[in-house]
Amino acid sequence: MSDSHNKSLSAENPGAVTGASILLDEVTKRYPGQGKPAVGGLTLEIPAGSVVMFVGPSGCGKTTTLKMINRLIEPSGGKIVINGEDVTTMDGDKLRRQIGYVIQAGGLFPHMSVATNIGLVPKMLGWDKARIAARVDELLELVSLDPAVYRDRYPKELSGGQQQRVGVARALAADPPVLLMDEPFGAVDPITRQRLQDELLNIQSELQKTIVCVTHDFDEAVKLGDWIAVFDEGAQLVQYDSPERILANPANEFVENFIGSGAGLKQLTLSRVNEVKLAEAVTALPGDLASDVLSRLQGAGGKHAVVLDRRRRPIQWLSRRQLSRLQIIDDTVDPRIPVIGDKSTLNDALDTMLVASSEAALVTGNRDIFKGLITVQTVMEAISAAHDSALNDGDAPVGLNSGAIPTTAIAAALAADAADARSAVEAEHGRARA
Ligand SMILES: Nc1ncnc2c1ncn2[C@@H]1O[C@H](COP(=O)(O)OP(=O)(O)OP(=O)(O)O)[C@@H](O)[C@H]1O
Repeated sequence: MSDSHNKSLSAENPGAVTGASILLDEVTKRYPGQGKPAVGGLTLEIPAGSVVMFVGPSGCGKTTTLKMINRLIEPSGGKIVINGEDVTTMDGDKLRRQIGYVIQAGGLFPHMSVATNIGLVPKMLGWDKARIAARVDELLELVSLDPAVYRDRYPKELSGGQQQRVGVARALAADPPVLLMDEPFGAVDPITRQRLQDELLNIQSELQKTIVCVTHDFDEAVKLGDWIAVFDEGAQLVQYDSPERILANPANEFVENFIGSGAGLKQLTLSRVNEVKLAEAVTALPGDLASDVLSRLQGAGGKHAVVLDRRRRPIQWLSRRQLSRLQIIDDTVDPRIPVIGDKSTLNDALDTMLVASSEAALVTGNRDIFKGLITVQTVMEAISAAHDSALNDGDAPVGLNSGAIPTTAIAAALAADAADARSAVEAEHGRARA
């Protein structure tokens, strides 16, 4: 092992919590006795600090590819380069201590307490007890578990979601620059799953690790991924691009089928209410004369008036007909009015409208203050706008299954400059958005 193998993968900036770039350089895996390779000549660039989701049909080689990154599975050919360092021949145990690994149900050791589970890698790295204990508590806080309550429990005394959180905490224990996740949220119910996904996004916005995650769930890939790699059998890369562009422009029928129905609707989970233009509404206050409000509403050509309380929070939404039957507007709070926060996704907004059988919803901002109306029409326009901008937008990392990649690209990657590597690959091979 050369000296360079002894450095931490994040050694460029010790203590900094940033991810490392990963380059799979024409990686192949042949299992003994198998005719076809499980992974055939895959070249994939995973940018530092990004979340890359692997999707594809069962048996297509997602897990094999993932496990070759930490060499739980040894590649039969090709190279794995992490932050410019070729780790293909590095001591496997040492490599794995620098790469967090999360599997379904957390993969916790049942006979060890939560604290011991989380402290495993720091202990192997020779940290002293006080430092490990402090780190365990810090990580439990990070994954929203109260250290005083959970640190001494055993895995069987935890819910599925809690076990999964501890699994994430354990993977992050030694602050690795790379986190590999294999179907991490596959074993929990949909609501816990959604919560864990949201937590992972929060953690990631704080830590900016490089996360590679295998999932069966395309919606999960859209929600979590900066980039999605869609694989077919033999880990053939069919498309590698942003969720927006895969939804807007699937490479072929295979990807289309994989996305499933309602690509437009899935796109709605990518946009938030505060990103679209809201319609103005006629507003009224308790104590106003209904006839005044009605004439203002008629003047503005509106159908409904929004009644706000003193803090400008919506409490009623009155139609012309309702107004015509009233004298004075009162301060009753109608719990059935469709209200949506401006940080919600357009998908949530559409849900709210559908549940209320309404063509619009009332949008509120901080402290529930009324901001305007979102309509079904706005949501529909947002789908087509997202579609158009996704088609015209930006660059994707390199991914291909072709033969040899240019030596200039490998040299550049080994020099830790993935950007150079990318231009070299692009220059000599053209873009690979299959
Ligand atoms: N240890 C092994 N020995 C022989 N063949 C294997 C081994 N592990 C996996 N395979 C084969 O390699 C191929 C890829 O398997 P892999 O587990 O990587 O797929 P996957 O895409 O992760 O599948 P799934 O989504 O079902 O988990 C499959 O055909 C599988 O049968």
